Amino acid sequence: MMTNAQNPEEIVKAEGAQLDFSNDMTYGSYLDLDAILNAQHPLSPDHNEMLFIIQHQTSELWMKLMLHEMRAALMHLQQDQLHTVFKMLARVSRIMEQLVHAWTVLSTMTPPEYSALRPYLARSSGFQSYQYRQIEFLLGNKNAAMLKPHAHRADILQAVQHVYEAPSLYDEALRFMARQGLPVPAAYLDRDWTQPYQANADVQSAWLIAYQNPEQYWDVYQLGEKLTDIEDAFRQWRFRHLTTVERVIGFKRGTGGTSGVDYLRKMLDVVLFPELWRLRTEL
Ligand code: HEM
Ligand SMILES: N[C@@H](CC(=O)c1ccccc1NC=O)C(=O)O
Repeated sequence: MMTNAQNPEEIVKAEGAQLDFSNDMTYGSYLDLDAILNAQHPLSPDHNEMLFIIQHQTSELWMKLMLHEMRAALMHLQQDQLHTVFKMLARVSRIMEQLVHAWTVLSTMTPPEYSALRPYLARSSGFQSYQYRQIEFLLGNKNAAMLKPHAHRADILQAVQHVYEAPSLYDEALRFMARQGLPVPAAYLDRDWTQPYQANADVQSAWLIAYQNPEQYWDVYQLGEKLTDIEDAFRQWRFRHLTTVERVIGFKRGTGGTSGVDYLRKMLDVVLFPELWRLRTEL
């Protein structure tokens, strides 16, 4: 015979679960689910558009958290609080890994399925993701042309421009290394931060000292590895994007106006932290 404790209704009652929320904050109100769950507005009659929208919205939410962590990491790095920086950068890598795995959901969409909804996307494209662009700029991949798609939105332009003009995480890492006594060239400690990062042999030598003497330069060494984790995960994201795009649209031009797959393949060649990769040959 079934005892009361095994009856689902009785279990909930016996647990003392709160059931009347007429005067309390709820799960839904705290998380603002009304806003989030009513923000999907498919434009086509196509079944698969919901997948496309939610895939992008969830990516943008993870990017929001990534930016939150990266901005805080940058601030703590400026203040030499490396333990906090390490925790935050580890979280950034995990989020990127999450986004790498997320491609498997979207790749269930076949070319004819995507072709049915693609005309409804008009000229919109991930190229215009202002959170993605801020992540790229925070990682040091600066490019003035990427500001232009936001010219019609002063608030967004200002946010993207702010990150464009500020030192990147890597720039701050080099400044931290100099404060730790490593010989980083002066030109890398104060420069026009809007300029894309140029690899430098002396910067590589400074990293090499830390990697050859990890006990003495533990924080620099650890920081180098955390940054490498991020670039490693980011490369995988770019690669999965490229492969998904190729299997879904082949070599069609992008809705954003680029060549599509050829453009994304060029982006695979971007190296964010060049010295961290090159120094490995010396070890
Ligand atoms: C079927 C799915 C997808 C297709 C066919 C696709 C296609 C493309 C293409 C062709 C571009 C180049 C820009 C253009 O001319 O449009 C692009 C850029 C971009 N896409 Fe996607 N994409 C897809 C899914 C996604 C998803 C899920 C995300 C996640 C947020 C995303 C984020 C981006 C970003 C951030 C860029 C700019 C990359 C850069 O400038 O380096 N895409 N995409
Ligand atoms: N660039 C894509 C369109 C696209 O993917 C897209 C369009 C609107 C909102 C998000 C998108 N995703 C990423 O680029 C294409 O050429 O099909």
